[in-house]
Amino acid sequence: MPISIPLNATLQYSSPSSSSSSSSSSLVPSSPLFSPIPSTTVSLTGIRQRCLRMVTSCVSNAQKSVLNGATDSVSVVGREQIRLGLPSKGRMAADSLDLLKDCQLFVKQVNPRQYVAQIPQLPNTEVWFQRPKDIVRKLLSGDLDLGIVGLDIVGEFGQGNEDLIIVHEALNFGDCHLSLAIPNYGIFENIKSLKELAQMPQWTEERPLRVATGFTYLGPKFMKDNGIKHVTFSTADGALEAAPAMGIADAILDLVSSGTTLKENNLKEIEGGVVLESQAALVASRRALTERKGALETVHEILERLEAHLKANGQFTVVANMRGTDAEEVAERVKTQPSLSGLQGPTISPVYCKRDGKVTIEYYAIVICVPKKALYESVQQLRAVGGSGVLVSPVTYIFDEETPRWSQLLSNLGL
Ligand SMILES: Nc1ncnc2c1ncn2[C@@H]1O[C@H](COP(=O)(O)OP(=O)(O)OP(=O)(O)O)[C@@H](O)[C@H]1O
Ligand SMILES: O=P(O)(O)OC[C@H]1O[C@H](OP(=O)(O)OP(=O)(O)O)[C@H](O)[C@@H]1O
Ligand SMILES: [Mg+2]
Repeated sequence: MPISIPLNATLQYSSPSSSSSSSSSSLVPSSPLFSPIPSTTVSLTGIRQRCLRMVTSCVSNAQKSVLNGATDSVSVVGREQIRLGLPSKGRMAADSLDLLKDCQLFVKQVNPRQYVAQIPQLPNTEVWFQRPKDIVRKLLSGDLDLGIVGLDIVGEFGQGNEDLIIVHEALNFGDCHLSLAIPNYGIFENIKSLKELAQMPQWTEERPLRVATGFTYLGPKFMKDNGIKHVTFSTADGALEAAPAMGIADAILDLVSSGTTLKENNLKEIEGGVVLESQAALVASRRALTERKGALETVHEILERLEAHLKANGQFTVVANMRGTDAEEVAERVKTQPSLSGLQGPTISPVYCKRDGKVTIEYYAIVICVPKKALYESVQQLRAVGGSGVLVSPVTYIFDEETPRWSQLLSNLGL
């Protein structure tokens, strides 16, 4: 599902520097480690323009920026190969390669410092290893056609640009959420929700709520969307959870997965404070899909392989024998149980046994796919209708006739 974040919002914030003139007890000057976003009036437009400048700076001379959906110019001709961007390092890197491997797409990277690689199964595609944020920037600039990155990075660096299309939004790794967190002590001890935080009398134009975040687009946008006026942002590259205890910020807006880092730094999440849920996604450039030869076919193949693997990943095949007079009678019995319908319905086939030298049918084999979560429940239901000798095995791939995400993609592209 495409993420849609409007680009035209504008928002004014009190400057970080104005806060240092206040006499509020929790005020501490900014530290060089947590640099305030450098402008006296932070506006979304300003942040966006800075991001646009960053994006355009990495666009090659032959190409121009196409941010804001302008279609005037990025050339998609000039190269034959489709380019897939994968995270070059960090926690998404190995998982991306593992996922492709599970889809029988083997990325041949001779050594980890080599930033380009091939996938023999996709001869028209080359892999480029990049930092996740650069994958998004390069999709926008036309230097990559496809990429695997977290939805958080798509939101932050894609900023709702319509040229970015989310082809698969749930690749089942890199789960985390972007969330606002506040100290669980002092003036915040009894604050449990964003509403309560916003209503605290401490925040004024002169002394705004100070939030440390690496998400300098999504952070201000979230605050604006929630009507929080007196807020200012500072940014840093990591270990943001230290900011409140150091007196540099009142709150942080950062990724959370296990919650351990928050807990270890005496911080807590609050109701209404989740900006977005994230996991790894397959993202594409709209222009590449519509204009680059072979790109749509390649994304179709990658999508099919991903869907077949991911769908199978959550399922077991269950085989059981059931005594019965005929297949329909067995089917009737099986259908009385809610968890035994399988993907399309149970497959029921005769089991041929030899009795007194004659081949007879007394048993029927039932084959169904069941969600892993519902395995035990399904086995109990099978037993309840006379199933015995239950065999359970993993499913490697489930290829549907056509994946719903493919139809969605075509309709999104207007095809
Ligand atoms: N606990 C988590 N913290 C941060 N990111 C996570 C977490 N769990 C999953 N992710 C996903 O992994 C992506 C990459 O995170 P990672 O920490 O590897 O890189 P980074 O923070 O951008 O860079 P670095 O930490 O090297 O400066 C995130 O954008 C997010 O989508
Ligand atoms: O909820 P948890 O499981 O504790 O994970 C959350 C932490 O992980 C990330 O930091 P990372 O490890 O990437 O370090 P960084 O701050 O240097 O990026 C994120 O920025 C949080 O600090
Ligand atoms: Mg990190």
